[in-house]
Amino acid sequence: MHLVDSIAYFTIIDYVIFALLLVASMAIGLYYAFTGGRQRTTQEFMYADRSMKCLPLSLSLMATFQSAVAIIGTPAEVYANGTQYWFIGCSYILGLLIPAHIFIPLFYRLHLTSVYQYLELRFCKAVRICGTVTFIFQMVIYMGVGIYTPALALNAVTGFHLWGAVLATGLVCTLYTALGGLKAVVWTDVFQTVVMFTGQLAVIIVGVHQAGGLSDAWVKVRDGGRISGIDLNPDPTVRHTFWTLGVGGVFLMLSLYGVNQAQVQRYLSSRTEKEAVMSCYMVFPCLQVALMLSCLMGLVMYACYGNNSPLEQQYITSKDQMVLYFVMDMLQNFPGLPGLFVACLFSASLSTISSAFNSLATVTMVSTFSAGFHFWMNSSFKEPPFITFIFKNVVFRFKAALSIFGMVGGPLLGLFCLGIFFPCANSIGAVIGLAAGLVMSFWVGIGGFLSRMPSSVQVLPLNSTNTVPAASGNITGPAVIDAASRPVGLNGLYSLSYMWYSALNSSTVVLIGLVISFMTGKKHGPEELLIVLYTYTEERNQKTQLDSQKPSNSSART
Ligand SMILES: CC(C)(CO)[C@@H](O)C(=O)NCCC(=O)O
Ligand code: NA
Repeated sequence: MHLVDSIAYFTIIDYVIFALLLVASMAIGLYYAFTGGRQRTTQEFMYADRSMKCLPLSLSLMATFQSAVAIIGTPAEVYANGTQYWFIGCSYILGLLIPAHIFIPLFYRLHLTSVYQYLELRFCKAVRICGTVTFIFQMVIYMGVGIYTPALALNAVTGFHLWGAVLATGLVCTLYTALGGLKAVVWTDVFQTVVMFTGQLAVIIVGVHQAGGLSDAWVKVRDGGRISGIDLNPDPTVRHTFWTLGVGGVFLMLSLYGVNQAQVQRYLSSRTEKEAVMSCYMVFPCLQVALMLSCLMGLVMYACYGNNSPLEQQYITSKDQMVLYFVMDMLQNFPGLPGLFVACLFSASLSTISSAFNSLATVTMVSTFSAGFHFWMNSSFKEPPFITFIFKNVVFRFKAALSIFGMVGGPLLGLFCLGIFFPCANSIGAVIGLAAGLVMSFWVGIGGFLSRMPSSVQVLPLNSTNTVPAASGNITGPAVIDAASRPVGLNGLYSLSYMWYSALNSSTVVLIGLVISFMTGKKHGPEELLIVLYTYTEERNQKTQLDSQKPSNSSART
């Protein structure tokens, strides 16, 4: 799968820049392996000695769920359908305020080691195990998507062996994560975020220049109808509207920034609760910059190609290659810049995979080495054609990543909400609620996937007329659902926008959880339980604060 021959391949400078990224990431890992407490305690390895400051944490929080999938997927989406997707930025407000003022204070004061410990304190061990298993499931699938995307990119640009790139990423990532612990993960995230932003910015600047300058570029995207107005269509089956993005997106954000172990671990590693809240606030501008850069790249791509997409000209064979083709096309006279962009893609994914590794290591309390090793082994299996199909299509991957957050993260969010906001909920309700949420999620998610399958395969030739969603709610990305067939009944449920998955599935858990709790009756004063928990942990916090002033000799790293 190579780009056409007219496209310049990597030069030596490009390889050097790309290698520098991997070397620098390794170096940061090694630095934290040999400084500070040398990663000898779980406190340091998992929680960076609870000494992190807000700026690196916020960049790291942003980087965790920003992988190459978003960097390639968002521009492809904006190129095809305009800037409607940008409205997801609205969901960041509540999606970060709620974690900052509800989840962080609770988790921070409970002095948890893993966020799933809350489930044990609030319900029982069984609920914790169910929650943990669900989380592992979510992160492993997500990592698969995240690791595959930049490998595919490198393969397209350089012909570098696909699974070789997957293994190289896995290996580098595993090493620095295992050696340097959370400190290394956070500081590589910071470095990788800088590389990510620089790479995107470079492409945008060169692209605007090629399109004839800012004002020309603006006129082209405006006349091409790529600047979308706010779409207030209340129909929940329309993929991207203000409601699906701005409201459905809040639930997506809550599942990621409120209750996901990778993020909670970062909040918990802050020096103070205030600093944790601040870092959550700081994620807002960081996420907005990331969103802006990827949307701008889509617009610049449109300004350069208009409706003569390289796909239509058959220079490339899938939407997947759109951004890469654009990058190679624009940057071929700038040696080093293609390398910078590939480094940008790998940065985005390394920062995601390392966070996932570290959080998985924490919840399972097995070493990162073994988590990495298992993943590495799994990823070297030959994948079935079905999976290849999903992975090879970027629009699918983009949707897949966000769908996983909603399908598996959503029920988890529901489980936590059930515990936090409903004192009357009991353990049986929690377990059955979670199960119901997962069933609902896979029913709707897979049902939706299958019912859209035929139309998703076909590639829609871009026509020269305005295809902005506002004018045509039936445009669903690359696939067009027949305008006449407004889905009814089960099909209506199946065509629910994937942006609502998190909201639907978390509500299912809460509702079913409450019903079962009422049915199974007698609760042992759970209202008091939280108060007891608070007082208990207040005392323990004071004790640990005293303890931490003494030199620690807690258990060795697992
Ligand atoms: C999850 C959000 C929406 C958070 O802003 C964004 O980072 C995104 O679109 N992520 C896609 C998945 C990924 O890049 O791995
Ligand atoms: Na990332």
